[in-house]
Amino acid sequence: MLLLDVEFFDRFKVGELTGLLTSDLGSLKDVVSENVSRDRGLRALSEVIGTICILFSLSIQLAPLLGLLMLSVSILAAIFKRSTIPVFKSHGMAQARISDFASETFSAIRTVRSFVGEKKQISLFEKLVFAYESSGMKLGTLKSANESVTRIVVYISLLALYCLGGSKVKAGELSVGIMASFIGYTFTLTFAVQGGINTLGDLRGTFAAVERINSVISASEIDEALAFGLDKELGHSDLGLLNKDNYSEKISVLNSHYMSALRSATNGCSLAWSGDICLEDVCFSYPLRSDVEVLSGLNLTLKCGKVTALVGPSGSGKSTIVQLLARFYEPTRGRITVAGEDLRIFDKRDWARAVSLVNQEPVLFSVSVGENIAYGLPDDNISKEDVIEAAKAANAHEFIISLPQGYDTPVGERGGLLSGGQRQRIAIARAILKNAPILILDEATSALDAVSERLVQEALNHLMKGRTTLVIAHRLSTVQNADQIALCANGKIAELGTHSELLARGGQYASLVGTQRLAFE
Ligand SMILES: Nc1ncnc2c1ncn2[C@@H]1O[C@H](COP(=O)(O)OP(=O)(O)OP(=O)(O)O)[C@@H](O)[C@H]1O
Repeated sequence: MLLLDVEFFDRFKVGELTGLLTSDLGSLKDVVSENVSRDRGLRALSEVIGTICILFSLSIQLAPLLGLLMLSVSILAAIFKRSTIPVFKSHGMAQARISDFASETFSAIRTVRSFVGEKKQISLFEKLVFAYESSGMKLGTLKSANESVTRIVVYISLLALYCLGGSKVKAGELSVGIMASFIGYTFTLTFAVQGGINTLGDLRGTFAAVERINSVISASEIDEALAFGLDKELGHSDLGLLNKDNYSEKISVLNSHYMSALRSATNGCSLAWSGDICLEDVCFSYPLRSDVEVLSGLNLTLKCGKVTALVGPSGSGKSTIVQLLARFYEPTRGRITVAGEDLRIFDKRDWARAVSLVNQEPVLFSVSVGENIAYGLPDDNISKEDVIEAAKAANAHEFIISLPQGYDTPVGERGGLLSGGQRQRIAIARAILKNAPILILDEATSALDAVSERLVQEALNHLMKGRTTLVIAHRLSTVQNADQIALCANGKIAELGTHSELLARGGQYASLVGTQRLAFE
């Protein structure tokens, strides 16, 4: 799933996905442990076959009735199969929605508290629980109705069997001993059939779970350029883990032109240390809104080792440019190049090593401070000294050693045990360790107070040295020293120049500066 397009993760709510996977994988595990480890299904099947053989060999005269019994049971099983799949599906979805809602509420607990939203969340949760209860009742009713009907059919067939058998004994066509054995084995057959039907019911639920997982995953494409990079690193033997069939099929048809030209690992990264990054006539629409063109023929050159600031009104496409540079998406037309080479000839994992992203809200993992910094190079064995050096360069060492367990202090879920400025400096230390030639700062200091902002800005200045940097900022005061400022509007770069050049031009940038009433010299 990690290899699917980024669009897939935009389309589904994360909680819904994890809820779905948890509940469906849970039901898969239950069925496997019940039916495979304890052989329940296999035992029932062998008992049914064995008993039928014995019954046939005991009395071929009673075989037609036995046939009727088997036929009616299999018809019922087929009806059960058809009727339960949608109910199993909706029951699983109802369960996934509950866990999605709970995780969303807990992660947004501060927002809930501040809006006094507890009552609303409780009542929404109740609704979901009731929906789960009612789908559970429906499923239970269907299961028990099926079981009752099956039993009725089985018992009526047995009654008919005994009447026929009794009349044959009376007529001297069948011995009492054989009839008694026949009755004993029909009971064994009844229980075995019941066990088989229960297993079938469980399997229906499992198929519904598998179908749900597949329907979610098949809604998106494998990101073949990412899969290619992972394939190279893991080797073919490990690709079974990555849905190789699907991957091979997709890899052969999609983007074959670029896939065939994929270059070796180091090229993209090393070119980025010495060459400019150019967006050439780039057009882009998000897959979920393919009719809306966010970028339409955008041209921009990020000069090697220099700072480019990207400004512009909200919704003008600044973050979209970042997503394209990081290759979370590819341009729908036009191209992005590094030192003249199209980015698509480098596989995505290699290109990811060339770009460091520092956002307004950096995401930390719920491990220790040191491990979060070492995540800058997740595939390498990082020494503690390297981590400390990066933390010092990011103005983070002092506060880290004052934490209760120093570098081993857990940061909590999403870094919740640290302040915004501390999280930001750990993210910068992580980027320093990564040592990528391209740095993208997306509103990196906008959420901080003056003291934290100064500490973070110092760390950023250190990080920016010698790297091709793109800074996105709403507060124009933070970008006035950039080597060039690009104003993005209507999916294009409308103005480009230094701060003083753009002010002198008296265009959109100058009026934005005026709106912000900044005291520039
Ligand atoms: N994942 C997405 N799917 C569909 N449309 C999107 C997606 N992300 C952004 N958009 C749309 O693309 C347009 C550009 O968004 P973008 O986030 O790039 O603007 P921005 O200039 O960074 O805005 P801001 O300054 O407010 O962050 C907007 O109209 C937005 O609604």
